Order: sequence, then C-alpha cells, then structure tokens
Amino acid sequence: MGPVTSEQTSAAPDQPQVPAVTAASTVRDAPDDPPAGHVVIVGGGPGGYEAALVARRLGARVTVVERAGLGGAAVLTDVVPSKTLIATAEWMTIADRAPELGIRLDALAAVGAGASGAGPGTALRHSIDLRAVNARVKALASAQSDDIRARLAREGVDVVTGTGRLLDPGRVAVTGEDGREHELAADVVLLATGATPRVLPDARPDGERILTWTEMYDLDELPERLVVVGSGVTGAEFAGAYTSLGADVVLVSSRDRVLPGEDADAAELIERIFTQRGMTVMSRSRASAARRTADGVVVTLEDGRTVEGSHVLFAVGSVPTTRGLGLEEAGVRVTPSGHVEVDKVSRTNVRGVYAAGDCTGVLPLASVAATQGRIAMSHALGDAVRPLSLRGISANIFTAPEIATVGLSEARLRETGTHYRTSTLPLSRNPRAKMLGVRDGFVKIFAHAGTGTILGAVVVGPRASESIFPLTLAVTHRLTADQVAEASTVYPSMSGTIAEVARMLHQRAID
Ligand SMILES: Cc1cc2nc3c(=O)[nH]c(=O)nc-3n(C[C@H](O)[C@H](O)[C@H](O)COP(=O)(O)OP(=O)(O)OC[C@H]3O[C@@H](n4cnc5c(N)ncnc54)[C@H](O)[C@@H]3O)c2cc1C
Ligand SMILES: NC(=O)c1ccc[n+]([C@@H]2O[C@H](COP(=O)([O-])OP(=O)(O)OC[C@H]3O[C@@H](n4cnc5c(N)ncnc54)[C@H](O)[C@@H]3O)[C@@H](O)[C@H]2O)c1
Repeated sequence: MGPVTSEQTSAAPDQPQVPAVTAASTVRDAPDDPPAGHVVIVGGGPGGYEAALVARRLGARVTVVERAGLGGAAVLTDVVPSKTLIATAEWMTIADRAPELGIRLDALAAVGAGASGAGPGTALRHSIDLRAVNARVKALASAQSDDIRARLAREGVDVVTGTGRLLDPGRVAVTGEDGREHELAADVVLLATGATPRVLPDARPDGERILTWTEMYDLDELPERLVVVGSGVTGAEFAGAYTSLGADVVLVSSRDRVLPGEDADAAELIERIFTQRGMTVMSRSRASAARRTADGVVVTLEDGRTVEGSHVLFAVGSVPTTRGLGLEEAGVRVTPSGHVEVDKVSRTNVRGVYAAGDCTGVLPLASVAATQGRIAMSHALGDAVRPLSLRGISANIFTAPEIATVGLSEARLRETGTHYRTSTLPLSRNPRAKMLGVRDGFVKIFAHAGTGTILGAVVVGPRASESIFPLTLAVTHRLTADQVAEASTVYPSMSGTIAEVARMLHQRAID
C-alpha cells in the first residue's frame, strides 16, 4: 500500500500536544490482514508514538521499534525531567518572595520539622536535597514512559525493543539487545529517531563532572559551582533552575546575549534577572575544551581564558540521530546538517518513507514532533490532512519568569517587511501581579497595521505558558486586536494586561 499523493485539506489536525496517556480503553488486537497495511515506526518519542496511535485508529497494523524507552528523549531525558526539575526550582523562586508577602519560616517550626542545629531566632532558608529531587524526576519520567507503553499495548500497537535501520523503502532491519537482527516488511515507514546532545571533541562527557543535560539527573548533590556552556533554551533553563536551587552558576554564552534566538526584550530581561540572582553571565565566550581537575573541572575558552567549576554542563545544541539509519542506502535525502528532508505532510523524497520530529529539524519541539507524526500517518493512510503550519505554534522557555511566544517574532516581521504595529505593557502595572509580588514581565502583541489581525505575541511572566493560550487562539483564528480587547477578563487577573495591550493597539490604529 503506497501513500496517497493528493493533499486534502478538510479536517484540521488536533492541537499540537504531546497526548495525555491516561485514558483507559479496551485492548485492541491488530488484525492479521489489516486493511491499511503495516506501518513500521522507528523511534518511540512523541513523533513516533503519537503517529502509532493515529495509524491504529486508521486501521493499520503498527510496529514501533524503540531502543531506549517509550516516550523517547522527550519523556526520559529532555522535556519531562527538565520541567520536573524546574517545578522544584520554581517553588524555590516563589519561596524567595515569601518574606515580602508576610510569610516567615521561623526556627521553632523548622526544628519541629526536623532541621538540626537551629535555635530559636535563627534565620533559616529552604535548601535542596538534590538526591530526592532527582529521584522524583526519574520516577516521574519512568512512570510516564510506562503509561505510554501501556497505552500503545491497549491500542494494539506492537513494540519491538531494538535499533531500527532502513534496508529499503519496504524493509526495516531491527537489531535486538542480543545483537540478533530480524526484518520487518513495511507498507509505510516513519522515521522518528530524534536528536542527541552535541559533544565538543575536547570536552567528552564523563557522566560525573563533564555533563550533557541527559546526565544531570544522576547528581546526588547540588554542584558548588556549575559552569553551563551554551545560552540557548536548554542552557538558559538549566542555568536559571540551578541558580534558583542554590548553586553558584556561570553561564558561558558564545553570543552577545543569552537566548539569542528569542525576543530581544525578553532575553534582556532574563539576563538582567539572572545576574540579579547572582549568576555570572559571560557573553561572547566560546568554550573549546573541558578537563577534570582534582576536585572539579576547568573549561577553556577559545580566546585562552579559563573558567573553573565543580561541574560543567554542555548545552551546545543537538545532532539528529540519523547516522547508521540506512538513509543513504534507501536513497532518503538528508540536509548538510544530517536532518531528514521532509515536506509539509512529513514525506521524504522516497515514496512510502515519512519522517517526523527532531530528526527532521523542522522545529525541535515535542508538540511539533507529535503533529508531524500525526500528519504523516493521516497522509500515508489516506485520511484528510492539513499540511503542517508553524504559524500558530506556541512555545515556552521555562525560566523564571517564563517566556512564551506565538506566531511571528518581531525579528521575522522586520525581515519580511510586514507593516505591523506593536504595543507592550509591563506586568508591574497589573493589580494581580502587585498582589502576588510579581514585578518582572510584560505582554507584547504584534498586529497587522492595516487589518489589526494579531500576528504574534510574547508574554513574559509567571506561568506565561498558560497565559499565552488566548493569544494562540487569536493568531490561529486570525482574530483582530479589537476582538481580543472586546473579550471580558477577570478582575484582577494577569490576562487583564493582554486585553489592555490589545486595546492600546486599537488606540494606535486610530491615532
Ligand atoms: C533539555 C530539553 C528540554 C526540552 N523541553 C521541551 C519542552 O519543554 N517542550 C517542548 O515542546 N520541547 C522540548 N524539548 C524538545 C523535545 O525534547 C524534542 O523536540 C522532542 O523530544 C522530539 O521528539 P522526537 O519524537 O522527534 O524524538 P525523541 O523524543 O528524541 O525520541 C526519539 C526516539 O527514537 C529512538 N531511536 C533513535 N534512533 C533509533 C533507532 N535507530 N532505532 C530505534 N529507536 C531509535 C530514541 O531512543 C528515542 O527514544 C526539549 C529539548 C531538550 C534538549
Ligand atoms: N522549553 C522548551 O520548549 C525547550 C527547552 C529546551 C530545548 N528546546 C528545543 O531545543 C532546541 C535547541 O535548543 P538548545 O538550547 O539545546 O540548542 P541551541 O542550538 O538552540 O543552543 C545552543 C547554544 O549554544 C551556543 N554554543 C554552541 N557552541 C558553543 C560553545 N563552544 N561555547 C559556548 N556556546 C556555544 C550556540 O551559539 C547556541 O546559542 C530549541 O530551539 C527548542 O526548540 C525547547
């Protein structure tokens, strides 16, 4: 069975989300001779497992080949662990505001709770038991992976443990843990093999002091001085979290500022907050090597300077997991960076072979991987499909405060010469923010200068990941600033600022 070639555009794909995997359903066995053929999916991350569910719903027999664990890097090493760690860090950040809100942690209560050596009147602060934090992180990730495995089993998806390799468009070889190889015949193949941390040749991770983000959850004690190399989203999230947890953090950034790809106002605000919290940010500093010392590490920069720490975390990007996948042999085209080339319905250049997620490099987000996987299966199995659009994709950087974005960035609007208007309000003027002791953050909206249609937005603030949703609706459904301004908001609420910024855009339009 080959893929359908015409693109239909009726049903919209679901909201791009990594699915909840808790819903109960009866076990469905795959039919021996499924009407929609056999789909083999290599990689069980969000790109792969979400596709598997869709393919089963569309009547295919489905086999997922996964070598590490279901849920992929997203669940086992990247999204889930980092956001669970950040949940603890966020609590610490909120606790820092407690005295301002009239909350005291007094010595007596702490002694009762088991703190030792604190006499009455002793000033106390919360501290971190990193072993306990990381045990929670790993247990949560592993439970989520188990949930996904159970959900796939309930839906009748076959899961094979091993490493998959494309032999040709209709055959996948699987090498099991025992080294034995067997073949799976496929009508459709989906490659969803993700990406792995980039490693500098002279800074090989050792799992103890020189680390990638996947190894951070094996630490039992808070690093005394953590050097974080790379100030992209991963570096910024870890540097911010470890500062909140109480570590002394040095962030080595090769660029002029942290988060170089993000809204400039948001990035500047985060950098200011980072330094206010005691983080050392070294800009225009590129690391070239790292080595162990007797009790720590030394990181060497390209200009010869050195930075000492107890540990170093390299967050210098990822490489697609596409080597050894048989792409060349099967004639699948890859980009110079090694990503699988796909179109907007996740097709590669080889008929019947699709790809989704980080191995395609389209937009490395779990939500996008899941959407690409779903689209691939709908297309391959002849269901209605709407090609991937990145227009209404929202994303969030889980720093404190969070940075949430949707739609076009200001840089992109400038690049494309779009005639736009923008308004911004700081959260410090919002009554709810004042009550909560929140000072940092803002709402910024971009609207088309002619039509008033909302083109993009940035929200910086606590739980910005939640507040961005009305603006995602606005961008997705092409609402105007006036339509957003007319909607009622609760008083007092953070979302009041969103409506107020939308009102400001109206005033500007009639200036
Ligand atoms: C630290 C960090 C935090 C992040 N936080 C977020 C976030 O908050 N929100 C968000 O949306 N995104 C986040 N991301 C991005 C997100 O993790 C990825 O976009 C997502 O994991 C991509 O999903 P995927 O299915 O393409 O690949 P993965 O999740 O990487 O899964 C790929 C799977 O394929 C398996 N595999 C690879 N090769 C083979 C083979 N040959 N045979 C068998 N199996 C194979 C791997 O073992 C893996 O399990 C984060 C990334 C990082 C690094
Ligand atoms: N919250 C989220 O959704 C989330 C979190 C983490 C990652 N992600 C996804 O993963 C993608 C990749 O993010 P990332 O931060 O892992 O990688 P990245 O490639 O975006 O950032 C790596 C940074 O390291 C810098 N760098 C590279 N080599 C260096 C060196 N030798 N010394 C110092 N700096 C160096 C680069 O200039 C870059 O700024 C993001 O675009 C995002 O889509 C998402």
